[in-house]
Order: sequence, then structure tokens, then C-alpha cells
Amino acid sequence: MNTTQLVQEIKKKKSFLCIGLDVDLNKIPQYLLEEEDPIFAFNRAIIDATHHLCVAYKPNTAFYEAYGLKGWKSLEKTINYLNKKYPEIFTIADAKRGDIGNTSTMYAKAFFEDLAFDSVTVAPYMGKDSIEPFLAFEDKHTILLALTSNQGAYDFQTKAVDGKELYKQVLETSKTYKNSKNLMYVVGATKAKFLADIRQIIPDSFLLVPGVGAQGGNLQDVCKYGMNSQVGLLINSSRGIIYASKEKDFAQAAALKAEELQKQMAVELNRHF
Ligand SMILES: O=c1ccn([C@@H]2O[C@H](COP(=O)(O)O)[C@@H](O)[C@H]2O)c(=O)[nH]1
Repeated sequence: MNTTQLVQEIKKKKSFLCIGLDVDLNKIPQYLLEEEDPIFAFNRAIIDATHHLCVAYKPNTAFYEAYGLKGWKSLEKTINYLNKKYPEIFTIADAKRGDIGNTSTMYAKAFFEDLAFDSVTVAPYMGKDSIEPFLAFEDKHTILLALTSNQGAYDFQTKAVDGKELYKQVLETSKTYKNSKNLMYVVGATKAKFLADIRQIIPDSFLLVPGVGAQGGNLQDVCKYGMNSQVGLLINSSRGIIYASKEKDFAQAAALKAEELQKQMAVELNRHF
């Protein structure tokens, strides 16, 4: 999916919500554990109940890798289900990969070819030759960690190197990479006050913004400082939506939580456009 199609979906649904599929078997309704594949059964129910309220889903691969081969199979079934039943949805593998070039190529093949995600999150620390193998996939998006939502972001990302904060150097340098038009960036909702500066450097890029809800980020602040003329935002919520209930009504409860955010997004879209 390209960004023009993504923006069309956002305008159609009046939503730039990304739902995080971070499935923890201790947190899902216990009756689902009797299913052959409880993780996929959970995801399918959440997706069917919420797809009209969001434009993207983001499984964090840690929650699948933690269950070994079974978990990876659940991830595969989830992406196949999304691609087949809801091809209009933008898919993000939150895997935070990046390595020397030939290894990055293999990571890119894993997420873009084998699993057919639209995008994958990548860490910038190893630089150009670790990122360009992902960008070589012309019709896919590489989502670079710029300024993360956690407290540890202040350890390195906001520190000045040669007089400029590291996250700003990541943004500026990444614009020089081959196929940089296919870059998006992660900026935590907890870092909304940085968004005005970030937009000076990357006015047109899409931002994946995790950290609303459970981590305390504020949707309105993110929109105020981060929205651009093409919306330019995908705001993620995982736990705040998918664990709204541990009972049989879990999918409906998730839909209600997603709808709360979608309605706030509709207000923001009306305000900006
Ligand atoms: O800076 C970052 C980068 C990634 N994440 C991931 O997003 C979700 C957030 O989950 P919530 O339950 O809505 O807090 C999760 O997968 C994180 O690993 C992030 O939070 N911050």
C-alpha cells in the first residue's frame, strides 16, 4: 500500500488509528486457550470487530517470538488474514531490526516477502548500510526509530553530538539514503513537545506514534504539533484497546475503546481540514 492510498483510507474512515496486536496469553480471555491457536483466534476477533475504526494494525513481533514456532505461525496467520480479508489495511511489523547489510536484507525478506507486511520498524543505530536494504523494497515502508516513547530515549536520542541532538541527526541523515521517500519515523506520543522541531526537518513524512493510553501520551498534543497537510500520523494504541475486557465480550469492548479514539481523531481531522 502506498501513502496516497493510506491517506484516502484515513479520510474515508476519519481515523488514523493503528491498533497494536501485542498478544499476551496471560491477558486474553482464558476460554480462548482451548482454541487450537489462541493468539490467532484472539487477533481475528479483535480485527473483525475493529477494522472499520482503524487504518493500520501493528503486531509487535516480540509477543509472537516469545511463544517460539507456535507464536511465529500465529503471526503468519494474522498477516495472511489481514492481507486477504482487509487488504485496505496498512500493516506494520514492529520488529525493530537492523544489522550489517547482508543480514538486513534477510530481515527485509522475512517481513516483506515471506510475511508480506507493508512496513517494518528498524533501529537507526547501525546507519545507512543497515537501513538501505529495507528501502530497496520499492513498494514497502521502513519505519525508523527517531524519538521513542520510553524514558530511556533521553539516554542517547536527545543528547547533542557535534552540537545537534542525535534524533535530529537520524532524521536529517536518513533523508540522504537511497529511496528515503519510503521512510516513516517512530516518534513517541510522550514526546509531543518535540514534534514541532521534528516537522521542521521532515515536514512530509508519516509518523508512527505509539504511547497514547497506557504510556500517558496525549492525542490532541500529537495532532497539534505533528499533523501535516496529508495527516501524516498513525497513532498506535495496543493494551488500551485489546485488553479492554477479559470476558466473552472482549472484542466488542476493544471496539468501544477504538471508537473512543476514532471519534477524537475525527474531531482533529475536522479541525485541521
Ligand atoms: O517508541 C516506541 C516504539 C515502539 N513502541 C511499541 O508500541 C506499542 C505500544 O503499546 P501500548 O500498549 O499502547 O503502550 C508496543 O508494542 C511498544 O513496544 C512503543 O511503545 N514506543
